[in-house]
Amino acid sequence: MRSDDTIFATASGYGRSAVCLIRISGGASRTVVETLAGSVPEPRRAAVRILRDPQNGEPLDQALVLWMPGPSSFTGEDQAELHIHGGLATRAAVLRVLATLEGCRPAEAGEFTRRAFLNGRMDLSRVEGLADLIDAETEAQRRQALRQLEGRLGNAAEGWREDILQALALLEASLDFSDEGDVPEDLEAEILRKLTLLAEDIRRVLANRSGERLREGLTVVLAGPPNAGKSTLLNALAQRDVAIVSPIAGTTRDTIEVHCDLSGFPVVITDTAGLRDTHDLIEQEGVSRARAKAQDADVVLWLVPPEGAGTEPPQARRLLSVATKVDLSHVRHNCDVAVSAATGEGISDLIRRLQTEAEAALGQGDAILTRQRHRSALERAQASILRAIDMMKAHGPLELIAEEVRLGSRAVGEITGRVDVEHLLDRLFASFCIGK
Ligand SMILES: Nc1nc2c(ncn2[C@@H]2O[C@H](COP(=O)(O)OP(=O)(O)OP(=O)(O)O)[C@@H](O)[C@H]2O)c(=O)[nH]1
Ligand SMILES: [K+]
Ligand SMILES: [Mg+2]
Repeated sequence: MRSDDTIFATASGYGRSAVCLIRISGGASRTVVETLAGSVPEPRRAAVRILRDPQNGEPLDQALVLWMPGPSSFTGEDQAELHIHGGLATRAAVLRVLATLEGCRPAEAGEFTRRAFLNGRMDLSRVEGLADLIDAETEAQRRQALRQLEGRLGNAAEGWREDILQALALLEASLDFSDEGDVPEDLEAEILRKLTLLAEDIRRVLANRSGERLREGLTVVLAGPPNAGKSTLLNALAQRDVAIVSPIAGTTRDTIEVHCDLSGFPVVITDTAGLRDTHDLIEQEGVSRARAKAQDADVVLWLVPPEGAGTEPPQARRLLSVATKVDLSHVRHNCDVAVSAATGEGISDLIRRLQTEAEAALGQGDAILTRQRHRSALERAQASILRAIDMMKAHGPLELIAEEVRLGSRAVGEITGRVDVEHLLDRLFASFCIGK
């Protein structure tokens, strides 16, 4: 892979469609447009052109052509877009001809965005925001990703770095004073004040874990004795026939996961094997998987049928008890919610409960940190700043304090990719689709 190649890819997904968008980026973009379309439109003005195969002059398609010279393009390079008809043969023909052109090759996954990053058009936090925006499946995820793309995290990280550098400048001034004798007390107090405010700000941001959880979704596990109605309830919540339902106890063995959108919140609901002692080896495995899933879940729905659970609920962080089959009996066993999947009674009440849980755990998309990567960088920055504060209070050596503060600034710089992050890049961009 060469970074000075001109790359191209469809950016509008696979399969036939009305229009297919082909993106082109790199030094040969202008020549490519000239070769295929005969002439280059005005910058950033869409123009209709016949695209031709330069080998034989045969028309390939009628297209809308855009010419976007660098450096103010998405990638920072010269870029062009061909909006062609989305038929499979048309697309194949244009892509085939593009590949024959000098210096042109198909793009790799994430290569357009990688170039945008390398050319300073986007910092790493915005790149991640863009990846999340493409993956967003619910309203809250979309909101969070867009905020990150717009620079919410990037600006915060730049602000922290700015504060750290100011403290560092004051520390260096103190070092000069200390050569001459004593460091003025008010200078020391000012450094300490700055670092303390910063540490408090970072502590507050780290305390909010909803951003990371919103990307994954709230995990909800359906647990209960066999025949409690777990699979039936899963189908009702998913509004699809995903799990096998039968009057035979022990029907479900494998865990079954369904991704749902509950009023804009992503929720992953898992159906599990009924909990009971059994001699069936496969069912035993199902039961132990059910317990493990319940332990990891944000919320366990503990389903209690009219005849009672007959066993203790599994270990769980949060447990909501749900009386099932209330169309058959009025016994509710003091449960939090009562439902009948058969008549639909109580289902909307249960959904409301889950929404409340999701909102509490995932927030509204306003968290600043959205990935473990951000958290671990910021935690390292925090640790350095706290060590620096402790040393200041103990009147420790200024050189060591300055070194800690420098480490803190490096750690914060990782969030936006200001410092060496080469090892992160391959993994991050590989998660993008081709054409992004
Ligand atoms: N009347 C009535 N029957 C229900 C209701 N929910 C489930 N059932 C019936 O109860 C039986 C067991 O339902 P399942 O959903 O398979 O129960 P399960 O908890 O998944 O069972 P296992 O997978 O075997 O652990 C089936 O015959 C369902 O039709 C309900 O709300 N009302
Ligand atoms: K069953
Ligand atoms: Mg089942």
